[in-house]
Amino acid sequence: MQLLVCYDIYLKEIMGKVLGMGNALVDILMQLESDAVLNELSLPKGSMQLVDGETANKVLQILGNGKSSKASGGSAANTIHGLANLGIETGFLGKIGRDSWGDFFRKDMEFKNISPLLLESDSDSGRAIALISPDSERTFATYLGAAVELSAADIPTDIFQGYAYFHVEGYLVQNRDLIRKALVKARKNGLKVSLDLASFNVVEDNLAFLREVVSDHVDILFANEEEARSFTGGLNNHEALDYMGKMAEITILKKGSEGSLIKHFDTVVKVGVVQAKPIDTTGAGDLYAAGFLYGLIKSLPLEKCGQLGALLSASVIEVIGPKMDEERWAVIKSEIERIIG
Ligand SMILES: OC[C@H]1O[C@H](O)[C@H](O)[C@@H]1O
Repeated sequence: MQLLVCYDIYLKEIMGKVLGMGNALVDILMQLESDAVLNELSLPKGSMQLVDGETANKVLQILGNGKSSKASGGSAANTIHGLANLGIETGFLGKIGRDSWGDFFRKDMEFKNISPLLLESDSDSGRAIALISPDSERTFATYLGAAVELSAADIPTDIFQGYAYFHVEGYLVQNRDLIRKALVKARKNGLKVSLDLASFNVVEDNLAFLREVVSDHVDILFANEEEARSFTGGLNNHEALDYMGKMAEITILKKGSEGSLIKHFDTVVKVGVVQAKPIDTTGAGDLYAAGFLYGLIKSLPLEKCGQLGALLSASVIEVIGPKMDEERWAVIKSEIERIIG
């Protein structure tokens, strides 16, 4: 009973607007006919590899004029975009170049009424080349460009005012000072901090730092199975959840086709999946986070939060890229009403 009362207070406390911070990227999405090219390019399937501008161009050259499309991307930006589509007031902090890629990213954020705090640089805007395997798994070759220049000094002092949540992507680890300072400031301003671990290889390469950040500054932690395994030193399922649950108030372990596990203090909730016909997993985790945070903002029980995460995630993997059209969002919204009841 006491736990329920505490949880109720907790939920009321965290209602409101969401600010995101992440790499401002434009995705170039290419559908592969086979995985062979991933070996040729030395890109481990499912990972995110950072590349320089020259290599990014080489990758595009090697892929030739295959079927490609463009969408604004960036993990945290995708989550914020999802929340904005559901009517949540949002903001986003990132850095773009003064070029057509940057314009494309800015317009997409502004179109959704996201208050883009987009700083500009003379460098090229960042791009993520998403290579989509025939089984729908995506692999990234990411050129960060201007995005990598976002620094701790760029965080405006009053940026957190009026926001209740701060959502950050693990891909930002290239700038540890930025992450630490932003999370400390966000919490000082009373925001709840959520972090998505981003990619298993990012976790492996930055393990000590990410463990420190999660245990010191994160309230809500999102991880898929591979990321959780890297983060916990090889643990799976409930063991991994317990390990991560000691560090954050709410921990979400996404288990792909097996659904997700959510831990809040001593309570563990299991959530199933929503059936989908996947063609591209780009943005699946980002949209799960959007659905889950939406549920928290609406004071829904954790099970429903997870169901909303699963709903958005299932829908985005049926399209190429991390963005969905109005028609799809209309279906999602009516399904949300049904789930909320
Ligand atoms: O999580 C998916 C996103 O991460 C990468 O950063 C891409 O931009 C993509 O949109």
